[in-house]
Amino acid sequence: MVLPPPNPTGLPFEDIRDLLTRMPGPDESAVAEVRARDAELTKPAGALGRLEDIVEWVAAWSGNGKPRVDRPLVAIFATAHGVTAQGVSAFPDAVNRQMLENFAAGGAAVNQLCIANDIGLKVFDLAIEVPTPDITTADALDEPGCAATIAFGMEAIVGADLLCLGEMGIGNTTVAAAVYHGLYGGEARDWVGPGTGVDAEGLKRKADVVARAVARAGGSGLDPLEVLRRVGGREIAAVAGAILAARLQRIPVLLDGYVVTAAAAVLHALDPASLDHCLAAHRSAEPAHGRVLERIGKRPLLDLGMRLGEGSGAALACGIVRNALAVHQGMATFEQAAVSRG
Ligand SMILES: Cc1cc2ncn([C@H]3O[C@H](COP(=O)(O)O)[C@@H](O)[C@H]3O)c2cc1C
Ligand SMILES: O=C(O)c1cccnc1
Repeated sequence: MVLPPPNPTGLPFEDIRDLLTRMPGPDESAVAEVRARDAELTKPAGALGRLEDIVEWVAAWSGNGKPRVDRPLVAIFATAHGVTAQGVSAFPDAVNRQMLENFAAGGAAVNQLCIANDIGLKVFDLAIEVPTPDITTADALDEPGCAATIAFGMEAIVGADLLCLGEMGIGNTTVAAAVYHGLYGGEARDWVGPGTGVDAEGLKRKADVVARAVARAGGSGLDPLEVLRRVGGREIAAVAGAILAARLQRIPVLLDGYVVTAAAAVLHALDPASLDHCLAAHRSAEPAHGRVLERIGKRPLLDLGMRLGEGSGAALACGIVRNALAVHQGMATFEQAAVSRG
């Protein structure tokens, strides 16, 4: 997609803020078309519960009264984080490169979920060999770098009609916790969790790292893009860009777990309406995720105790979206099937 011309101030974040003022709203006529057909289908009104809401959601945000998902995509943004030097992950940085190779070879969990659900997969390497600075000592990104990474995420998602967002980046549950603490305040320990599986000591270390990173960056309650830039990371910036671009291109979005939701939380803090085209695919087992979803007003579709990331929950939920659409498109009406109305 084409980015807007440079803003008069020349400040990169102003372009992002400007885009937020120009987001398209829901297509109400497409929703009305779905509702009218739903009322004719051979079932009691409302009997398909949230499946009915999902069909309306796809119609609203794709702008199609006969909503379809033919080309769903899982987009994974991968990067590296200097904060791993603080001992915050159960796994080494080398896993980033190894997992990129595993994605390419088809060996990761998300590969199998994409095959099982007939979803395309694209993995974007955001300088995976060049970690961002340790957020306890320096900002993760400067403003041009952060804005450019958001723009990269915006450019990455052409051609899909449902976008499932994922990430890979050892240490990024710590970074996501720092974003939540930066946005929402509270105690650092409220936002951290085991991630890949750190022990009780590791969890304490994570809370301390998050507290120090946010204090260094200027404390909680800063401008959301500043929180992203100072204590976030490249994959979170790129996911934020992808969410924005999807809105502008009328592509509904499935958010994955705890880490992807940090990008959504930044946008939500800028403008709550910026996530109206997004559904939360699942609630991660990462303890704070449920609270974050409440804050951004999203009820997860699934709650399967998953805590993997890499878009796995979103890929799974894509199957539910497609099932909802198949039911809506394929069912007979009362008239067609000669079934009596109540
Ligand atoms: C083999 C492997 C595959 C993964 N796939 C996603 N993650 C997930 O775990 C990482 C975040 O957890 P932490 O903050 O504890 O490092 C991210 O890479 C995330 O995508 C993985 C982690 C590992 C080890
Ligand atoms: O829910 C997630 O996104 C998650 C949880 C643990 C590790 N990586 C990602």
